[in-house]
Amino acid sequence: MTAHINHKSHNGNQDDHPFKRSDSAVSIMHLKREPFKITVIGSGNWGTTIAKVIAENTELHSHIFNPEVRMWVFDEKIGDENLTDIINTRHQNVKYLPNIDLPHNLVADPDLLHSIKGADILVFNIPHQFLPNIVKQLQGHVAPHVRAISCLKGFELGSKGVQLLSSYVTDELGVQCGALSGANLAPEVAKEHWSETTVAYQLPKDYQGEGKDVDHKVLKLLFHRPYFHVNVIDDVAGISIAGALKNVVALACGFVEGMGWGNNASAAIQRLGLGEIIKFGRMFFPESKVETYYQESAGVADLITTCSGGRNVKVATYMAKTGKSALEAEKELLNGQSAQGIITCREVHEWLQTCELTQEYPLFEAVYQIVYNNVRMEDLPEMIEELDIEDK
Ligand SMILES: NC(=O)c1ccc[n+]([C@@H]2O[C@H](COP(=O)([O-])OP(=O)(O)OC[C@H]3O[C@@H](n4cnc5c(N)ncnc54)[C@H](O)[C@@H]3O)[C@@H](O)[C@H]2O)c1
Ligand SMILES: O=P(O)(O)OC[C@H](O)CO
Repeated sequence: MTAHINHKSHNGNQDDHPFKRSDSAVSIMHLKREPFKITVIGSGNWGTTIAKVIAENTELHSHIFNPEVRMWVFDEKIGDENLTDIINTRHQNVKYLPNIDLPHNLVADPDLLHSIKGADILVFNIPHQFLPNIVKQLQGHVAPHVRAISCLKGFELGSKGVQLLSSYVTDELGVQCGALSGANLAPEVAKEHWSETTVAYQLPKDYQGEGKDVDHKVLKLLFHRPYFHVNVIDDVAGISIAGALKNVVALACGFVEGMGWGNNASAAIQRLGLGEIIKFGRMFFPESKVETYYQESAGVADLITTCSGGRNVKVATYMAKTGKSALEAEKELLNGQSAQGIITCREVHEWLQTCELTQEYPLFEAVYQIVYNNVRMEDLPEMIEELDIEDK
């Protein structure tokens, strides 16, 4: 018998593709309330990219979402113009996401409180060091029915110890907050090159029911695009820990790259890094699931992509090649963007020091010592050497 090839699948029309999977399961959703209104808080490289993704979906699913998406902009002058005005007239974020056309239903707003008026879903997407100040301004202005998703990668270190950013948002604003994290270099997603991500969300105690409240189906519809495949799970802690800590590992990979040590060394760093990420999760956030680190885009896939081409690796490579500090490198290379590993490695060090556990995380500690205490990068292999031979 001769194998039959369905030539329809090669004509470029995806609808005819015999293996095309349908999204109809999620699109059949009957809303029993007003369409959800969305605000994205942040307009940097990833903030603008995610706002683009969302605005495409709100227009497509206008029976579920209010098509207009507000994006709060920490406004600044570009020449004589406000960045907000440029985004609203030219529909491009010329500073943080240049040369990418943004949907016209995405409206930039420089007034934080105005931008969240009437919003049902807040999507946080700013460098994590700015979150406390934003949250402080929002306190008392967010209705209890509002739900949130944090796209930030980092931790909050405060009186409660090391905290997930989603938990911090919940504690400070009284709203349920999930997370989005994945192998997602913003410039690639913005160009609509295919990638995957993970969204994690747990239904709150006051969940209003299907069609009335945010749940996994709503979140899939909000974030999933043909070029941006979304898996929705419950493990908020797992994806948040992986997203925060891979930035520290990426700094180490950047040192390796800058020193010219090659691919084997980079792979060794990533192996050790994954081990420390999982250990950190199990030790401090036992609710996180080990399989998340292996199976989800937010786990090992994000580690790989960040260590290959992310901003943290670029900053650390530049440090190795020029001898400049992390902050100098960030300033010179990133045009106002943030390499989150610089702050995260300090937060992790301070937390581990409080717990007297720095020795249990030699890679995280080595990165901290190189970034903040001028320890030599050449000493990295010695600092992370696994000495498991018994001294007899
Ligand atoms: N860029 C990516 O590829 C990417 C991908 C996935 C996740 N993330 C994560 O998303 C988060 C946001 O990253 P990003 O790339 O959108 O930001 P970014 O690194 O582009 O940072 C620039 C943004 O910070 C804003 N900013 C500067 N000073 C501020 C202040 N005082 N208060 C508030 N905002 C201020 C700027 O206006 C600008 O919008 C980070 O935690 C990052 O790790 C980034
Ligand atoms: O460019 P980085 O290093 O901030 O990494 C960006 C994303 O987190 C990759 O998923």
